[in-house]
Amino acid sequence: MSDEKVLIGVIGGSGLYHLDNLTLEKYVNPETPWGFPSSPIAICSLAPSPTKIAFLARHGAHHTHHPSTVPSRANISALKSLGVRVILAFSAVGSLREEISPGSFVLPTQIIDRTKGIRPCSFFEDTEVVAHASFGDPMSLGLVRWLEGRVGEVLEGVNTNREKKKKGEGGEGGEGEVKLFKDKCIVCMEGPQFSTRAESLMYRQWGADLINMSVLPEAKLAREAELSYALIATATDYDAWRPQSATVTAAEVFKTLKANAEISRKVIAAILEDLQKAITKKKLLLEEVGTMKYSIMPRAGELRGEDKRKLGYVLPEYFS
Ligand SMILES: CSC[C@H]1O[C@H](OP(=O)(O)O)[C@H](O)[C@@H]1O
Ligand SMILES: Nc1ncnc2[nH]cnc12
Repeated sequence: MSDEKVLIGVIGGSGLYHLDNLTLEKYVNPETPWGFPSSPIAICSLAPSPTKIAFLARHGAHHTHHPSTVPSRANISALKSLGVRVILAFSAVGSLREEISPGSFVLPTQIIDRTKGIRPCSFFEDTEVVAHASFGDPMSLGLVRWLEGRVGEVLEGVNTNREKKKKGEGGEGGEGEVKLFKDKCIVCMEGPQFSTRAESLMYRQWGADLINMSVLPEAKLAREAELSYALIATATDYDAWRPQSATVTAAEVFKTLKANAEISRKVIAAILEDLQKAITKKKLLLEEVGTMKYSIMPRAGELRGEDKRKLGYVLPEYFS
């Protein structure tokens, strides 16, 4: 356990590999029972405020981790070992709906799992402790509701600036309105190849609105670790469902990544202080704390030393 207590963790997805709008205090790289995280974790602040956040790049600082082999257990447990209680996870996603145009921000509340069982998805795997976490609401809804207002305000500011620029009144970069969508459903697919047209159409029929390759098992592991977790999705493409359009390519995704990452950095900087206050003062966002108590199956007999060591790292509340 590090003695550095940082309450807010940010996971950057494709295109978001650093937060250079914040002040870098130091890097830490904790070794967990599940290995090292995807990247060293940057402890950053918005000087002169003392509030710190822990940032890690999901695919590594140089995008070297495939979506199917991201070390999510190391990532989530390493963040928790630093004191993190709330995770904001950013992700580049495909849009399955016409109105969610590339460049839009989305706060999904539901997930459909289309991963193929090849990703370790529980801290309890390979132990003799059995647990069944509740996952009906896979995002932390209190956190999502809190974010809706705050992210909306930041996007309004971005849009005002874009309007000004358009009218030649100063302002800054980017084109078009950045929209915010709420209460959407995201499919998490295996990859690394993108979906076929048939799959993309099927997901729409299932009621899904977005697609990525990363929200699982990350969100499941955050739940097991009793951390509040919300995905801030940024749309980059229309996947493969539009009959008259070419299907998504990585090159198309890259086109919007840079602009999306810029706005994501603005969002983080703008909400940091209020989020810290909400966590410390109102405890509003710590809805997951205590939930594993009723998820771990009662057991008789001694806990194996290795299980105690592993589970004690991520859930010291129950296994120390
Ligand atoms: C670069 S396109 C596919 C890739 O992008 C997304 O990554 P992330 O969620 O980390 O932003 C998607 O999930 C895939 O891993
Ligand atoms: N169309 C898509 N499918 C899966 N993951 C994505 N990430 C960004 N666009 C995507």
